[in-house]
Amino acid sequence: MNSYIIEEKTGYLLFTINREDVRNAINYDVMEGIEKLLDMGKDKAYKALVITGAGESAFCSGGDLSAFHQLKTENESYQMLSKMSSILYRLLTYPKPTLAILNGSAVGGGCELASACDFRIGRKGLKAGFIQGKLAITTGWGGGSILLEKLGITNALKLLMTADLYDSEQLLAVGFLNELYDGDQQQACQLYIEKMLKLETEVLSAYKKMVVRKWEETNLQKRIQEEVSNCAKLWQSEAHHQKVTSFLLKNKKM
Ligand SMILES: CC[C@@H](C(=O)O)C(=O)SCCNC(=O)CCNC(=O)[C@H](O)C(C)(C)COP(=O)(O)OP(=O)(O)OC[C@H]1O[C@@H](n2cnc3c(N)ncnc32)[C@H](O)[C@@H]1OP(=O)(O)O
Repeated sequence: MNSYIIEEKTGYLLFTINREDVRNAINYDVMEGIEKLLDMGKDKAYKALVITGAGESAFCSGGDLSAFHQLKTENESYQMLSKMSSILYRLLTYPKPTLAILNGSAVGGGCELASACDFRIGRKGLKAGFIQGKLAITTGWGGGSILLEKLGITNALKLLMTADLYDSEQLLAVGFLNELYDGDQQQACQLYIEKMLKLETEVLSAYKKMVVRKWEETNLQKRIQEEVSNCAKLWQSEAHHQKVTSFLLKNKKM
């Protein structure tokens, strides 16, 4: 089975992480899929990109802990973190609107992926959180720096420093989610982007350029690189490996 599905919809591309059995965890295949989405999205036929997860349980459970647990050293983890951070920076600065539909829980890197999208809508009742701190690491795909840009500093730091899971109403209140939906996901998506799809691509891109310009001036890319380096240092610690081992043992993956 493919790790992801890219569907051509009228006016936009829909990317689905298709790894329901591992709660749509991101592995190298999914990373390649997002790069493919970003390449395909250049076509004039598409005015927006939408990202979601397969099934009803999870949007994305972050990095694939089984696969990435093989990465032990600072240098090994840096390669992976840096690769994904470049993909997320490309998504963040994409010249067309991007929407994450959180069809279920979003954890760790799943929240980083969602943060890199312009808009996030979530199914009522879901839980999400930047739980990286509980694994003795920080965000490492750039999501921490991105969250600080998207939310007020206090709300962003609260999500990062508590490393807790929050419910959909709380996530709406702090601005992580922009809207909640109940029922049909496709309909919720359509409703959220239909007015944008009526505008000229050039208009949408011009607005995006305004915010990207601000991020360039405030050296966001450099700040993300520092986030990646700091996370890679923490990654090699015994504390991190022990936390991941206990998750994998609990789920009988070791
Ligand atoms: C590496 C990048 C880093 C970053 O820079 O941000 C991160 O992403 S760190 C965060 C990594 N992610 C996690 O720690 C999340 C771990 N998962 C969970 O907490 C929970 O699974 C869930 C997402 C809250 C969903 O809970 P639930 O619905 O109860 O499902 P299960 O826990 O029973 O899981 C089902 C199944 O899926 C496997 N699984 C879940 N998440 C991952 C993952 N991230 N990587 C690999 N596998 C994962 C889990 O082991 C179960 O497998 P089986 O027991 O074989 O069914």
